[in-house]
Amino acid sequence: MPMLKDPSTKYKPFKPLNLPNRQWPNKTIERAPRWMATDLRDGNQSLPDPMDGEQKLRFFKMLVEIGYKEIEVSFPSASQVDFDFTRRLVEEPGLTPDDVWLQVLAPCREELIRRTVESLRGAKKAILHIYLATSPCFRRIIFNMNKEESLKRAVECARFARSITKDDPSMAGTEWQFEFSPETFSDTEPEFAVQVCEAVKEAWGPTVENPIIFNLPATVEMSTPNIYADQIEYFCTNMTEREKFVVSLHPHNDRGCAVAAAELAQMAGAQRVEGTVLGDGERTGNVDLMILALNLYTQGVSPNVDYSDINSVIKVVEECTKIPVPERWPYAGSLVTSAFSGSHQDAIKKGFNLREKATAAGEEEWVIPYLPLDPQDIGRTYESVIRVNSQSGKGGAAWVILRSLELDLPRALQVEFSKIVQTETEKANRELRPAEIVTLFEEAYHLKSNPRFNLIDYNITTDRSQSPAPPEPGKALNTKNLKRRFTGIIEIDNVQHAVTGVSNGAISSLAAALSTLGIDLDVVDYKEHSIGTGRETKAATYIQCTAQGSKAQVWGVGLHQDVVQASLIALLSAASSFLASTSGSPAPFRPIRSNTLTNEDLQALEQLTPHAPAANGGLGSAKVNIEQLTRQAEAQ
Ligand SMILES: CC(=O)SCCNC(=O)CCNC(=O)[C@H](O)C(C)(C)COP(=O)(O)OP(=O)(O)OC[C@H]1O[C@@H](n2cnc3c(N)ncnc32)[C@H](O)[C@@H]1OP(=O)(O)O
Ligand SMILES: CC(C)C(=O)C(=O)O
Repeated sequence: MPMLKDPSTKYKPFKPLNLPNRQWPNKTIERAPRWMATDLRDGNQSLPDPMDGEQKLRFFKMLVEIGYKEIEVSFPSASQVDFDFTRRLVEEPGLTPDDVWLQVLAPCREELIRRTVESLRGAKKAILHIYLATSPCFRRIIFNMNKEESLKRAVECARFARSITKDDPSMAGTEWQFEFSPETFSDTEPEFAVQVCEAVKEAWGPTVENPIIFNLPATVEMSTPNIYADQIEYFCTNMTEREKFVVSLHPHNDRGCAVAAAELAQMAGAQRVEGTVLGDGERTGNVDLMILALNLYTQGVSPNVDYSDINSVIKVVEECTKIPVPERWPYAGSLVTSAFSGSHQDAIKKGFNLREKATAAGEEEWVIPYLPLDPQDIGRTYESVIRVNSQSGKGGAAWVILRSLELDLPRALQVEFSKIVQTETEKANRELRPAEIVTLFEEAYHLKSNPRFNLIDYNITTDRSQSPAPPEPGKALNTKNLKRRFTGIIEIDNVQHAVTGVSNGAISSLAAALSTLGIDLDVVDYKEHSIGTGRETKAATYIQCTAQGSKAQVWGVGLHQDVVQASLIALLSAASSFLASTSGSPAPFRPIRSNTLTNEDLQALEQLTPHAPAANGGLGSAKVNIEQLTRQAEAQ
């Protein structure tokens, strides 16, 4: 049957409560509720393959480690596995910490309650939980009971439960709590829910010190969360002896609003929440306790449970339930702290940059666009915060390079590199992994392999012959105008050449030397920063050049312990990029001109550190060149 044009013939809207003086909308949640984890009962009963004893134990230990103090461990009358598991937790020393309450569930049937209580014999702290559906739909369809019969059954079971627990001297070694759930509470007439619970309260006889727990489930979520909150506020304000009962929530997620329902209902007066870690449970699941806890945490409220290692939690849950956690699941999903799109990445990257400064100034507040929670707080790293595909912008690839190589690329270089990455993501039609982006960067800027220009050795000296005349005696020396001479050996396409050049500084003197080879580069932008600290500090240099006679702009990157050498390497990297950017061969540089080396240059070259001969000739070829040049110079 297709969807109806007029669904109102088949589905009736939920009738809201008339609660004109509702107070909850003005309340806030300022502390964590009592949590009760029902993964091993409500979570387990909905699994295609329920957990065996070992899986239950593994899950139980995880819940204890996270910090849950009330754990519904089983439905002991359902199966031997559940009964035995409960006995194991009671009997095996050290399994159940002294401050953890073991909770078990039974329907309102005497023989089943008896067996359930037996499973707890000898426990230190026990919560007996019984349930009876009270809604008109369930009364009519399942039990064929009227209100009086329902109420009577609830009271009888509460009395019976009392007689075999807190009133039974043989059970005196156990500290008992009693929980009653008017199942389908959210679909029950509010006055009737109050009537049943008043009667159950009287039958159990709670005290202020040992209150009864009324668990008010949205067994099936049927309305907007504000209506559930109204129902809870109505219950809290219409029951007598408020101090003798704890109001507990048990929201299911049929409409996808269980978290909202649990939060609004806490504002309405509930003190306790039942749910499961990562939301396993009947149909669409129970409310997710992890989400509720981290929602509190990101409001600055301690949840009293610890999700510092979310990945281990996910592993245990997935392995025990055999249900994978969706990638987009709040907080826990593998994609929820990852941004792929350019503007998100840009915002996150800027956020982290500012945060670094703010942290250095002692500020701790977390304000990062698009990231409501610091991923590190739940054991995730920043590496995966930004991931790169064809939807990404310059910030994405720049982030990967920053995190992987500690290189803080200048904006214009980010733009240039992002084009390379974009081409690659479109070609691959998938996300690029950080290692692939790093390789692209290293290749594009010749950091590892095959630069056409390599700096083999060099010397930078002051060239007094081309500097302004020395000052007259008694006048201060103006060092600003001193010229620098670069003399060095540069390997070009595996052949070493001796070159020299004079200019105002180290980089420009190398540029001058390169121009003797026909590579005329003008430096238009230069940035540098250090990497690391102490003895391991390195300099990273970025140089943007234009080539004379060409509109092309190219970037070079240089890394070295020595800042000057880093700059020279960066310029040669730019020269390699320039040659790569000019289409076609042969290379556009002219052969070396013999008259570019003076006798001083040749002497300076002779003093350079000797090199081990390389496969392609090493310094040997440089020496050959020097000797050739010397002979040519003499011949001229
Ligand atoms: C919302 C919830 O999650 S409630 C918890 C649900 N969890 C489970 O059911 C898991 C464990 N359950 C079981 O193992 C079994 O259902 C048992 C052992 C409890 C009962 O088994 P059976 O006696 O075979 O009954 P069955 O499974 O068919 O359950 C239906 C019966 O329980 C009755 N029932 C349902 N809810 C309740 C209740 N809260 N109190 C008393 N009886 C109830 C039904 O009316 C029906 O009785 P009927 O056979 O007289 O018509
Ligand atoms: C037993 C009750 C609390 C229950 O699981 C539900 O109503 O969903």
